[in-house]
Amino acid sequence: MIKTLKIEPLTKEAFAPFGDVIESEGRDHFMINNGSTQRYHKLGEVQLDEQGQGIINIFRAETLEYPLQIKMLERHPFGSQSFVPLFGHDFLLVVAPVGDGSMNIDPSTVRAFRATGRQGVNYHRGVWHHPIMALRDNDEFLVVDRSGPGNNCDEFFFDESVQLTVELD
Ligand SMILES: NC(=O)N[C@@H](O)C(=O)O
Ligand code: NI
Repeated sequence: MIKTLKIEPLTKEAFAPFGDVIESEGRDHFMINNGSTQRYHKLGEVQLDEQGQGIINIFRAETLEYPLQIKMLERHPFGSQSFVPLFGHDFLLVVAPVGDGSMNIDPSTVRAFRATGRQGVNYHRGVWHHPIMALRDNDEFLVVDRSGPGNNCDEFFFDESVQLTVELD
């Protein structure tokens, strides 16, 4: 399969098969702190296995070279992983559904999204995704994911006959 992935705008609905969109725009909230603060409650859930611990990290990422060939995707079987941009820059996502749980990805299910700098994502457990795709050098992301025993990062490399490309406008 040779395909240039269409980069879709990130919306709650479109991203639902892969996880949550963390944003305030257009989302419900309620007032707290004596009316001084709007709480956008439970935009996503931290998913963990019984032995896992939720941890908070910062990823400082370099941009990748585009057009980019998507040679691999990874997944975290024991927990979710969220990325929230700290500097307000757009970033890209390439994902594929959990599938049947096997170490295999149907390349026709791979999708690309562009997040605005005011959107974050929370990949659900086992959702295939490309490592962070920053669009600005040394961009930083707040990352909430799982620490604990076991290998929590499976990598799947596409066959050489599969050429999935992401290119910027
Ligand atoms: N390996 C690691 O911590 N980073 C990846 O999980 C990623 O999604 O960027
Ligand atoms: Ni990851």
